[in-house]
Amino acid sequence: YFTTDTSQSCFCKLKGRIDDCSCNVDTVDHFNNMKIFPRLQSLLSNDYFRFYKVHLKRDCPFWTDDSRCAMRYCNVQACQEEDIPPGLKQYNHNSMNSIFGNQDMSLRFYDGNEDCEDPEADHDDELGFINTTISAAAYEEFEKWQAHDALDNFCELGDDKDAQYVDLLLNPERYTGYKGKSAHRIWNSIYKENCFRPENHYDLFIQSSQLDRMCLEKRVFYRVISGMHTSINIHLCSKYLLSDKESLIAPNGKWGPNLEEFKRRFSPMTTDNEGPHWLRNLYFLYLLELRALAKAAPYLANEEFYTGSEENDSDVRDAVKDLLSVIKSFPSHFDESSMFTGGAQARELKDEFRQHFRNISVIMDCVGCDKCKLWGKLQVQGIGTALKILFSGKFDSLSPPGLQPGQTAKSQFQLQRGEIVTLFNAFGRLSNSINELEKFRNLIRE
Ligand SMILES: Cc1cc2nc3c(=O)[nH]c(=O)nc-3n(C[C@H](O)[C@H](O)[C@H](O)COP(=O)(O)OP(=O)(O)OC[C@H]3O[C@@H](n4cnc5c(N)ncnc54)[C@H](O)[C@@H]3O)c2cc1C
Repeated sequence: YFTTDTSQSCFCKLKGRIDDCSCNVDTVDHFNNMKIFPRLQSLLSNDYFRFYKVHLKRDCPFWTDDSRCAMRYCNVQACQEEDIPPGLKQYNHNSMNSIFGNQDMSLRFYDGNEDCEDPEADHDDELGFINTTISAAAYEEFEKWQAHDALDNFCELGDDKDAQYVDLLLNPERYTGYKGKSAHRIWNSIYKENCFRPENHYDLFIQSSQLDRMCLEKRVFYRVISGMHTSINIHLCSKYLLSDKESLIAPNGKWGPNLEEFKRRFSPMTTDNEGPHWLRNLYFLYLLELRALAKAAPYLANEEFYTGSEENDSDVRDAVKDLLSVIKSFPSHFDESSMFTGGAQARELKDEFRQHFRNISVIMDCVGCDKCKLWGKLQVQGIGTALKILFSGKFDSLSPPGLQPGQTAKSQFQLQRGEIVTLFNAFGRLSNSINELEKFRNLIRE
């Protein structure tokens, strides 16, 4: 079915200039695989980045939750209390308690932590915390602050008192078996109801040949979503369950690349010629996030990356500065300055863009597989942070000489911890995808 020639074609159209950008695929391949990927791999294994606070139990506001995926590969393993750095515990005493108390059966089963068995104690702790330390008047103030901050956000951050910490290294993004109606309902709803569409375009999924009928901003929106979709699907192909179904209940299956699955998803023959365009959108999203990191670099260079261990935090600060200087050296960054220009109409478009993206962040609560939801939320939040950096205007004056010597970025405004964690990890996903593509290229050549 796939001769060598046709299978090569996943890649043969993946050459030349990346749409709506000024650089080439192979420039990005080389830059990522040689310079960015190894640095990020090491950086993201640090405590600051590996513990992600996320609310996985929020109700889906659009339809009733359907297939809570029963496969163990869909479950998210919560982390053990002793693994969490002291600095995070101090900051989040209240939510730490809720992690160990509010787990559903599946999490408890894998966790084996005695603390999980005593939800009542946690419940009391939580009530006590709220009643004794924060007055109703203060809460009203917080709501005002939150509403103010939320104006700039491209994601619904929501109320995270029930959020839990998840150790990302314990929960790699990989094949979960999430597919069929439930997964399609999410993608359909994203593309059909929450992406911009060319006028009179009635097909469910947007063809790349139709994209030029939309303005740059709307194309960008589509490429961002499609790039994330590509990255998710590359991950499931590169960490596919290779052992047979019986081992689904064994503790460790055998995981690795599945070339046939990759070809099915990205070859022009099986995707009505769209596969290579979807791969290009991955590169587009990579460039967009790369630019966001470059733009926020003066701010990020002043970030504390606090976990409570001065030695580790200082190593992380050095590693971040090193990564940022490499990012800065990239010769042809994405140029966001041509977007949203032109007065009232542009402002309206930006509002619409933001609203669409926020809807997509809410749709993530409807994903019927916990591990997919975990990584889906992380990536959407990371992209939302990148969009905020690029388009909220708050970071425009950051590039030197915007920041005076001795003036810390913090004195201007703050990115929340979750935004920084997701920004870097989302970029890490894309970097990993581009690196995995290289491996598939080599497998095809073999
Ligand atoms: C948020 C989210 C996270 C997920 N995470 C995981 C995971 O971690 N592990 C896992 O195994 N599965 C995951 N899935 C499921 C996975 O993405 C697929 O939906 C599933 O494998 C079924 O694939 P499919 O071949 O039916 O096509 P799908 O990937 O479901 O795509 C549906 C349709 O969208 C179009 N399409 C496909 N790719 C693109 C693209 N890049 N750009 C534009 N259009 C496209 C095609 O027309 C395709 O038929 C996740 C799904 C969602 C919604």
